[in-house]
This record gives sequence, structure tokens and C-alpha cells, in this order.
Amino acid sequence: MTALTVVRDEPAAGTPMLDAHLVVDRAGFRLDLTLRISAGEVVALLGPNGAGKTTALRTLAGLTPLHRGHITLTGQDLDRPDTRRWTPTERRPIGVVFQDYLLFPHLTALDNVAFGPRRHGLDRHRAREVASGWLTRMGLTEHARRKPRQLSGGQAQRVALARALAVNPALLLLDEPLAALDARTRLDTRAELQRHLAAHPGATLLVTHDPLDALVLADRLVIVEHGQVVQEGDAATITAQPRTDYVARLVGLNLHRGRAAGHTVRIGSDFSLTIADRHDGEVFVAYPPSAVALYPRRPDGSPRNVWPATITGIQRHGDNLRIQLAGPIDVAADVTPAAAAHLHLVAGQPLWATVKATETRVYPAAPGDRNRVE
Ligand SMILES: Nc1ncnc2c1ncn2[C@@H]1O[C@H](COP(=O)(O)OP(=O)(O)OP(=O)(O)O)[C@@H](O)[C@H]1O
Repeated sequence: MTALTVVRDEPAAGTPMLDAHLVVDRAGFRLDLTLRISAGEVVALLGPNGAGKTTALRTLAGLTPLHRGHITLTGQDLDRPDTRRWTPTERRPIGVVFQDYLLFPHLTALDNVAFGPRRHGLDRHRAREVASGWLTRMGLTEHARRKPRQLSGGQAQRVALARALAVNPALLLLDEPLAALDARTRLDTRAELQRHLAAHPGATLLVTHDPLDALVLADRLVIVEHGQVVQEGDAATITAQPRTDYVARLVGLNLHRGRAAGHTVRIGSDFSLTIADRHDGEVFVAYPPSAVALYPRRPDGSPRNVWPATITGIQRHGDNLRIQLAGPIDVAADVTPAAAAHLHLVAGQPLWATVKATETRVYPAAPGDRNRVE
């Protein structure tokens, strides 16, 4: 019997694909980011406005040169300023889906997708075959002859994704891929995108400031603030143990950094919280806004942490109200509309806030944690 040899140029899942140290200096801003992504892995680069996400993506795509560092993809240096290595955008094995898709308006969906394979050397007929296959996978067969302006937002997004994937990229870059869609379409498209990303054998970097996109689509989250990584890991770890104010807000937790001694954590110079378990040294204390209860007068005889607070803001939050409070520690509290009415909550109002020791989650703060949370 003859052995059947299957030739695959797909990398085995887990093979290191991207190894990058991205350094870009601008007046008042420095990007200094290390990124490693394996075959089949989807990494979300998440961060607030101005954190440097787009700059990172542009360096990988070859639209912004590095000042220092390197971009190595499947062992090839694409950008390495110290050896003057530079591969132009069109020669990088990278597919990009931009926020607004950037489809060619004068080309049909089919020719938009065929553009990449053509550029990579396939003849017109073969490139169209490949493109047609991708449009079928995206459920767009009957839209192949349409121009971008005849497509809905969700369809244009799928054409852009097909175009990026049609060149079999070692690295797929997605820049806020769902941002241009309305809420309903975004929901369907997110689920569909998840399927396509799971099938993509290369590495994927998703740039977003939507935590839901990151949580649903990515295997690993890299969180950047001020051009630097402040936390990275899987969604479960990050949501359980946020290490900066931004991440805590993202996952909906109150967060303080302090010094623990036994069951007490000193926060700032003259405030302490009692915690359930013993800890020593620098720690984070996290608890959800739903764990903070509000009282018009100081509740006594209770084992809870109690402190005076003033309302600085009230917003709707799902079925509840989220109350922002200033005091010895700044916190958010969630209350039901009935409780808010009962307490006659208004901005500027003094109250008493409480949280039970057993509702707090305490974990060590690494010495390297940036953006200290006080
Ligand atoms: N072309 C440019 N020239 C000079 N400075 C720039 C340029 N583009 C961005 N910046 C600055 O570089 C920093 C990082 O911006 P960048 O767009 O990468 O952040 P971002 O995380 O993508 O933000 P957003 O979520 O708002 O898109 C910001 O301070 C920004 O003002």
C-alpha cells in the first residue's frame, strides 16, 4: 500500500509565529511593546484611547516604521532598524482588516477579494477562483458581483475579512473590526468572526477598545496603557485580578492598591479595609459595585467596613443605578432604583458606604505593576 503524503503549509497550532518588540518614539508618547503570538492564537490588544494600539498595528502592517526593536514573523525579520531590515507592506505575509474596511469602491466583492491573491502572483482566473471560494465560505456567493456600496455593513465586513484571509496570511490584523456596525449586526458578525478566527491557522491580532470583542474573540488579552503592556493573560485571570484602574473599570470592579498586614489593608495614609483572609505586603483589593451598600446614617454594630462618602455621579447601569462616590477611597456602588428612591440619592449628598470583608478579593501586587492604583 502506498503511503499518502499530505503536504500542508499550515503551521501546527502553538508554533511561535510573531515575535515583536515594537518601539516608536513621538513627542510626548512612546510605544514600547513586546508581542508574541503563536499559530492559531487570537490575541486582543486592548486599551483606552491614545494607548498606542493603532500605532502598534501600523508598525506590524508596515505603515509606520519602528524606531527600535524588531518584527519577526515565521522566522523572517520584517522590520529591524539596527540591521536596516525593512519589508514593505505589500510583501509582508500579513492580512489586514481596517476599521472602515477600505474596500476598493470600483471593484466587485469578488475582485476585491481576488486582489490579494493576484498581488501574490496568481493569474486572474486562479485568483478569482480563490476569491470565489472565500466568498462562499463567508456566505456571500450571491453578492460576488456587487460593488461595496451595494453591500450592507455586515456584508462589507465579511468581504474585508475574506480579502485579508485570501492570501493565507501568517498574521491577520484586525483593527476594531466590528466598530462600524450597528448593535444587532455586530452581535451576529461577532459570532461569525469567532468561527472564522477559530479556523485561521496563522496568528491573529485584534485591536479593540471593546472589552466584549476581546473577551469573546481572543484567547489572550494584552492590555496597553500609555504605550506599554500593563497586564496580559486569559480573560478569566484578567477579569478575576485586574491590576490597573482601567482594567478594573473594564471588568466592572472597584480596585485599590494598599499594604496588607494580617486582616487589614492600609490604603493611602489614613484609611484601612478589613479583609477576610490574611495577607502581607503590597496587594490589590477588588470588589464589585454590587458589594457596596449605602446608608443615610452610619450603620453601627456591624462587622463591615464603613466609611463616609459623597455622591459625585449617578448613571444608569442595566436595571440598576451606578453611584460614583468620593471619600477616603473612590468607589462605585450599584443600587436598585427602589433603593435609590428610598435614599433620595442626588449628586453632592453625603452618605455612608459599607463593604463586607468577605466580599473583597485580595491578591498580591507585583512590584512591576504600573499605573499604581491608590
Ligand atoms: N500620525 C501621528 N503623528 C503623531 N502622533 C500620533 C500620530 N498618530 C497617533 N499619534 C499619537 O500617538 C499616541 C498613540 O495613538 P494611537 O492612535 O496609536 O492610540 P490608540 O490606542 O490606537 O487610540 P484610539 O483607541 O483612540 O484609536 C497618541 O498620543 C496619539 O495622539
